[in-house]
Amino acid sequence: MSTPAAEDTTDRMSAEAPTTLPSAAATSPPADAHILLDTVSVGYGETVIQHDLSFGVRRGDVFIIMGGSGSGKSTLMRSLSGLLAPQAGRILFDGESFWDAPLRERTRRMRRNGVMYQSGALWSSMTLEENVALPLEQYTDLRRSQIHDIAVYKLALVGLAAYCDYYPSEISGGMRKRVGVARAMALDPDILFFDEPSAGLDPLSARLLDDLILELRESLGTTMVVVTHDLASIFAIADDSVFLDAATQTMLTTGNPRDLREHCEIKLVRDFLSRGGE
Ligand SMILES: Nc1ncnc2c1ncn2[C@@H]1O[C@H](COP(=O)(O)OP(=O)(O)OP(=O)(O)O)[C@@H](O)[C@H]1O
Repeated sequence: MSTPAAEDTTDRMSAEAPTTLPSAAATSPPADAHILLDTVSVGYGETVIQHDLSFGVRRGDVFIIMGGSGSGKSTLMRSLSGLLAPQAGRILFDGESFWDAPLRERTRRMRRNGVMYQSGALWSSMTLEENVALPLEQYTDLRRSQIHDIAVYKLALVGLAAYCDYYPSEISGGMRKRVGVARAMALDPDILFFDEPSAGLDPLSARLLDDLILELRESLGTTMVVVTHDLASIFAIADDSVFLDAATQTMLTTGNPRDLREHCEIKLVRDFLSRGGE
């Protein structure tokens, strides 16, 4: 991945930005948003990757961050999950501005965020149960027996109760992703972030992971924020979404992807959602 120089970014923005930005500006975020972005810019150092992001994520929704390659989806997810400070604007959780809060408050809040990374990011020398137990050992004072019970329960939630003593190398890629989900849920997060959950999976395993995301949302009511460009996933799981554009470096629209595919006034968004004749 290459990093555009700051001065190039400014030129490109002024050269390519449309005179009016379509529906994004007109859409007002829900007042009861679980996560609310208020004119947020994200990027690295002086380099702006996305600017003027204003939208809300409703509690309990599966919310998709979509857009072309390099548009800044993962960068935005890093800022939402508390790993990368935004360059401008505010990110509010339940009405409280995360990045304006003292460090101790931010740390507390971050424990309420579960993150499932692309690879699953499991420790190969630990069993599945030990992998899921790790955040509990690090962040809680629970007794060993309690940690064991919770880890087994989380593995059961993702359909892997029978595999507690297996090592990551002994299970399939799809199962490893499920363990990644179980570990992300270890501390009972109220928001789960998924970075390209279906990357590297065959279509059947990808659909099983989609089903798992929906089951967990149903049973636990967890808000899910998912970075993906897998169209089948997007249509299967999304309640709502934001579309990031690499050329203008800002959001073009928000909404339910099925509605956007049929009714969005922006051709780029309709085309993105109609790839492959889906
Ligand atoms: N750590 C970093 N430091 C500097 N620039 C970065 C860093 N990570 C990503 N970038 C740049 O930020 C831009 C957006 O990258 P990002 O990975 O957020 O996009 P993306 O939409 O998730 O892409 P993809 O769909 O290809 O994964 C790219 O130009 C990339 O080179």
